[in-house]
Amino acid sequence: MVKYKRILLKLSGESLMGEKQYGIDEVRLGEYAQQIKEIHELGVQIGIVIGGGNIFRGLSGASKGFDRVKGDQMGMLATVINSLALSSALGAIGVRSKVLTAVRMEPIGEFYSKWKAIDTLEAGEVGIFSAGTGNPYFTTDTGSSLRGIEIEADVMLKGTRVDGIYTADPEKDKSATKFKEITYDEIYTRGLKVMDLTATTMCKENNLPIVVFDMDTVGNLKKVIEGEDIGTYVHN
Ligand SMILES: Nc1ncnc2c1ncn2[C@@H]1O[C@H](COP(=O)(O)OP(=O)(O)OP(=O)(O)O)[C@@H](O)[C@H]1O
Ligand SMILES: O=c1ccn([C@@H]2O[C@H](COP(=O)(O)O)[C@@H](O)[C@H]2O)c(=O)[nH]1
Repeated sequence: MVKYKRILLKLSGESLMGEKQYGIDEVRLGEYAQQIKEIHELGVQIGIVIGGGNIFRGLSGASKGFDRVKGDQMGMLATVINSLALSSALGAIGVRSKVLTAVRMEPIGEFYSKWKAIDTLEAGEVGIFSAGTGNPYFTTDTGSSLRGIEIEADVMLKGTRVDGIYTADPEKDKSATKFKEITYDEIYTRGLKVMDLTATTMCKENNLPIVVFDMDTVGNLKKVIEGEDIGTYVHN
């Protein structure tokens, strides 16, 4: 039995580096594809947004003297590269997928629309929604919340390298403790930084629950889909 029939899965670009310092680790990419295949076989409709932090982030570019808007455009293109890599890895194990882009760039991907996205999912293909929102000054977390709301997903799954939301960043504060569940409002009041606030607000205002979980442990995605209590559940 699956708990969620249609999901928006956010994958971290940074996690795609695996043990590397930059770019795409083929082992990690293959593991992600395999985990996606597992839930695809359960009949789950899967939309995916993948970050670009393993290649380029506009904000860090700006701190090195890049124009912010051009840097953000470079970041959005980085997400397209990751999306193509994931689509290729899925194809290699027999899962059909379609890359849609928020910025026109046929034939690399078809231009995104809500209806094309839903048609893709209903046809049994995995939809990979790339180039974020298509606009600078946003992140792929916000792109995920936007796409999740548009495709009327049951949940947004933020698959990351930490296993949930903590009282403080667990990579910096070893005494931090994990929430099993938390409200959007508590994320604001406690100033938690696991996701950007624009994304959190969009999910709150449109009642899209979020599960933050560790995607880097193989098998976890299926556990979340089957309703196992791992990660942190965010709700109103
Ligand atoms: N309170 C908190 N609870 C959990 N994680 C937190 C918290 N505060 C900060 N973090 C950090 O949030 C980060 C989330 O990781 P993730 O790789 O998904 O970020 P991202 O910026 O969305 O990735 P990318 O841009 O590469 O897609 C982790 O590095 C984690 O250490
Ligand atoms: O809507 C968007 C989404 C992303 N960007 C730029 O891309 C990079 C990579 O995305 P991450 O979410 O950080 O992984 C981001 O830093 C932005 O520079 C964007 O401009 N608009």
